[in-house]
Amino acid sequence: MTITVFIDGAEGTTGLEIRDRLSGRHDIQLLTLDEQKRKQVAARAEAINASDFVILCLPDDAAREAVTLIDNAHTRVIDASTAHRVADGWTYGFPELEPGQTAAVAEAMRVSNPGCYPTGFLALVRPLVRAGLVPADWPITVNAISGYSGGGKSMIAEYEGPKVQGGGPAPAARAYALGLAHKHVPEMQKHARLEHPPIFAPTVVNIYRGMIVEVPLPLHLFVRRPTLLACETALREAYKDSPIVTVAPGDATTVDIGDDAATDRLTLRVCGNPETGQARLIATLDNLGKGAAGAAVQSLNIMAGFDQTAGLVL
Ligand SMILES: NC(=O)C1=CN([C@@H]2O[C@H](COP(=O)(O)OP(=O)(O)OC[C@H]3O[C@@H](n4cnc5c(N)ncnc54)[C@H](OP(=O)(O)O)[C@@H]3O)[C@@H](O)[C@H]2O)C=CC1
Ligand SMILES: CC(=O)N[C@@H](CCC(=O)OP(=O)(O)O)C(=O)O
Repeated sequence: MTITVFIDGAEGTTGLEIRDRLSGRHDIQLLTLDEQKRKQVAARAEAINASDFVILCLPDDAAREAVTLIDNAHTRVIDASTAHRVADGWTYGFPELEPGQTAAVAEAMRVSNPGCYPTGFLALVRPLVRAGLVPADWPITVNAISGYSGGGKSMIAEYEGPKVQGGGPAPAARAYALGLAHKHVPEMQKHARLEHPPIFAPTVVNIYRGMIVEVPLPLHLFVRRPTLLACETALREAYKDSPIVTVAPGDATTVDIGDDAATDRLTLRVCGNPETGQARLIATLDNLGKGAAGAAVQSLNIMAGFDQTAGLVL
């Protein structure tokens, strides 16, 4: 079977990564628009409605607009933007997150790709909340580091352009979202099923791609006093069938932001001190891999009935 796929926003950072993963596949026919037409509403509408699948790699407002252009009952959507991640009528495109989620994605007409930071956060936290090891009302903190391609073309230009904000070199690391209202917080809270929004402290660093997402937890203060081993066992059980999400031993001495860069893998670790019961849950991934393009291609594969890892870099 061959499916037709249109990437709306194909010349952007995420769009190009998806095209790389799909080009050369015999089961996929890619519809493309030339440079003059790629932002014209009429041309995009025609391509969207001629496709079995459209993958939206657009700013949020343009993604919302693209959905309104669909005037048929067959075009299925995967939206890489933030626009629909907590919206009714959309399926969260994180097949490993809940039992039955792969089947839900397979059936869905509208799938919202998870955000890059939430992918690491939710993979670490959701199975532990579901198992009752982490209380749903705990005030959780998430610290994270991302490569600058996470900010798309404009941030890439800022970091790679000749001058950065008036002339200095790009900063090695820049803490941001200091007002604690980052756009990813609602999906973290909703899909982890937490009672309170997590405190999210992201930092962008001067490398192109890769992420470390970390959740520190005082397990010794929780009612059930779970051990590090109990948390690691719960994560291993949750992802035991996944070819993409793996749980690595927690006795690493260091974790590198490049560990899973340029791949579609997601690696989880439960590190910490078993004597004190203090844990550092750590995820590594590529913001453009499992954090964006890899996740979109995985959902496309599942929706189309293909092997979920087709075209992925693992
Ligand atoms: N970068 C990342 O790591 C991740 C990004 N995302 C999400 O994916 C989406 C795309 O992000 P990213 O690829 O980084 O962004 P980019 O800015 O790199 O790319 C966006 C693309 O959309 C095009 N575009 C903008 N408006 C329109 C429009 N009205 N019609 C058609 N095309 C349009 C832009 O055109 P032009 O080239 O002319 O600017 C550009 O090519 C965003 O919603 C982002 O939040 C999700 C996860 C990770
Ligand atoms: C470094 C950087 O700026 N990252 C982006 C998030 C990138 C991303 O994946 O966000 P979406 O999936 O929601 O597009 C940010 O913090 O806004």
